Amino acid sequence: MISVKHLTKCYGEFTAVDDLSFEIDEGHVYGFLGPNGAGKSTTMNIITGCLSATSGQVTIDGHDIFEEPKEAKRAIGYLPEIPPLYTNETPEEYLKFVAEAKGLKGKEMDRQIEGVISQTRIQNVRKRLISKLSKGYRQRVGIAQALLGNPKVIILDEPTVGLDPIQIIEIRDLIKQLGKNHTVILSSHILSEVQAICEKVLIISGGKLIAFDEPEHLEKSLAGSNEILFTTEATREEVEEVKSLLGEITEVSYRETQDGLLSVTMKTDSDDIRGISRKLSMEFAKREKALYELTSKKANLEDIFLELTEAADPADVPEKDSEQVKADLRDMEISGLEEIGGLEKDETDEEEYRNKKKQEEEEKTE
Ligand SMILES: Nc1ncnc2c1ncn2[C@@H]1O[C@H](COP(=O)(O)OP(=O)(O)OP(=O)(O)O)[C@@H](O)[C@H]1O
Repeated sequence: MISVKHLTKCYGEFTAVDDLSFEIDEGHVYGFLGPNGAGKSTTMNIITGCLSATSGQVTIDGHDIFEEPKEAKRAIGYLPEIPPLYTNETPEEYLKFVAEAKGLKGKEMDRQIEGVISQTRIQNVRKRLISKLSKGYRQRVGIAQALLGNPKVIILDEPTVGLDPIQIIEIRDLIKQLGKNHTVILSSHILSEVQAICEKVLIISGGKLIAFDEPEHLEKSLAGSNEILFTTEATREEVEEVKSLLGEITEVSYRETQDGLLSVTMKTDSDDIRGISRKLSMEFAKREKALYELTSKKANLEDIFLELTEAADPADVPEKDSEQVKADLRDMEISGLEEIGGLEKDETDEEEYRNKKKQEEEEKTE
């Protein structure tokens, strides 16, 4: 459904997306996970045709996004991180505007608008000004506009950011529902969110793809990082002796506690944490050495995420200054408008482009 090959995006000297390649099949919910600045939004903006690439290829449903943008974009519904909503309109008016921009007409347009209103459950606010809606309802309106035209792929950039816990649950449920009829790609830096909703996870860091698998498979691949932790009055030599009797321990680390005890972390490939813990406590009992605070920790997606992404040195990633953030916001709004309004965008020089847009905006307000 989506094929990304050797995609690279440079902002001046800085490479935000670095030779990224992956394939997205039809009919799953994919999580696009990465720490701040990993390149998620940049990748999504390129896939959705809102941003040019420095090199590489992206095809959507068989259409090259750079060569056949209209056909490729028809297959995608996009909710950017900042939804391009017109806050002085009602959801109904706004959806009609988007539907027309997407080329829908007459009865088919009315049918689709009613369909997305009911699917995103915004019936009760359809005639209220968007400026008066809660963030959760605005997000629903944003999803509703993405669904118009019945695209095969729905791309959602950080759809739950800024929502309260109840709104988060509601939006996650809605995304799961969408996954039944669409291929959904959801970008997030929240691990639990991806775990809760997605069937497959792409992890990106420093613009590179570092893992792509089902959450359970990723967890299994880190089985060697299951940990047994305890504090003991035994000496290191005694712990080493017990360790050699246990087998299946791949790594041991020690730390002296303030009260003269030894805090020990043992890593194991085995899933039988209980069996190992039992044997361990028996061996220390035989030696009349007390154990305190015996616990275990199974590797989870969070560990994988940390392990895989910690290699990327945050110092390599330039901080966005406030001007940059404002410029990004402007870009996102403009990209959203382009999606529905068809503005021309010369992206060969981002800085030049931004200055041009800023000047245009200033001229408009004068
Ligand atoms: N227009 C731009 N000009 C220069 N650098 C940019 C621009 N847009 C993004 N970047 C940089 O590219 C990198 C990737 O940014 P991007 O917004 O794609 O990351 P992200 O994974 O979506 O992060 P977040 O979760 O914080 O939104 C960051 O280091 C960012 O500062």
